[in-house]
Amino acid sequence: MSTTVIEAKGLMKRYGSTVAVAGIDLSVRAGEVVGLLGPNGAGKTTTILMLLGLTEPTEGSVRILGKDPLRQPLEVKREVGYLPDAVGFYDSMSGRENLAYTARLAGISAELARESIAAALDKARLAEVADRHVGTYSRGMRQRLGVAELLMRKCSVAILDEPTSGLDPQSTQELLELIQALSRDGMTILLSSHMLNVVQTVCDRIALFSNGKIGFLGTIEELADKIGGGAFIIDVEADGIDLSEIGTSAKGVKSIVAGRQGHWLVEAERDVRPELARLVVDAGGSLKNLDLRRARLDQAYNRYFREVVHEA
Ligand SMILES: Nc1ncnc2c1ncn2[C@@H]1O[C@H](COP(=O)(O)OP(=O)(O)OP(=O)(O)O)[C@@H](O)[C@H]1O
Repeated sequence: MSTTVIEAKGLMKRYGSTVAVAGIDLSVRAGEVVGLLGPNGAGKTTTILMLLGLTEPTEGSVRILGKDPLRQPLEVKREVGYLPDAVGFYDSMSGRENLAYTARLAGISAELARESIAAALDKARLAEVADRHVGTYSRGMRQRLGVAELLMRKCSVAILDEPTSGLDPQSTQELLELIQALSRDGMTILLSSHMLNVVQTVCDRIALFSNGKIGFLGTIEELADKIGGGAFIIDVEADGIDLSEIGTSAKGVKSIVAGRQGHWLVEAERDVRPELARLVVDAGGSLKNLDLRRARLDQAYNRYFREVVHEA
């Protein structure tokens, strides 16, 4: 049975007359990577701050690793790592010295810290620059140092708030690979981001925030299905037939869009490749390619906010 690591019930936050978070239920299992998405001001950061115990909820409750972050802040802080969009480090100290300083504050013995710091810097691919002042680091290196800190502290949960914002494509990719490595090691991760391709690559489930609520929580396939699109996208290349005419008879096909000559994009609620292949061959065509792709988060996200939220 999987363990619930993060559990929020009826979370609400008001700032005067502004309702930042309007009643959120969220449950995250051990080892899951969950993406928090939604437009600016939808309530993602406020939710994160409440999960961490950095802001007190107006209503509702939070349990993280079974603990209440407001009542047991030190225990929660020890096991839960937080990476904001810009991590604060001492510029005049090296990466290694910054981690040693944090380790000392966390009560980790110098000897133990030395080894874990070296391993964490290595994993974050910062070993070569570890003894340079952080003031000389690029934004991407700083963010990776932030992740190295979570590794050094052996956090079992990481909450990352827009960790790739302001990073160039290469630094984004490097940070992404690091986050995937954390997940492979079993870390439970909450990741807020506006970069849909980043979320698509690393997240098992997504929570779509709008107006302080979670309007959707599930997999990208479930989102595609909910908004009436297909969870399965199939690229078809064939000669001698018109798939737009013959393909719709396959059960489960939602739409067929013709592309370049001899190319079609089929949206379906299940993997209909065998049926499509049979239809093409039976109609006397020759099949050149059948490629299954995952539903695209950017398309599903845009459709969700345009059609579902807009019409609500
Ligand atoms: N300290 C505060 N005082 C007053 N209002 C606040 C405060 N913090 C957040 N808000 C308001 O609460 C709402 C939710 O903000 P929040 O930062 O949680 O959104 P977000 O989804 O994280 O947005 P972004 O994608 O821009 O980071 C916004 O309307 C914001 O202006």
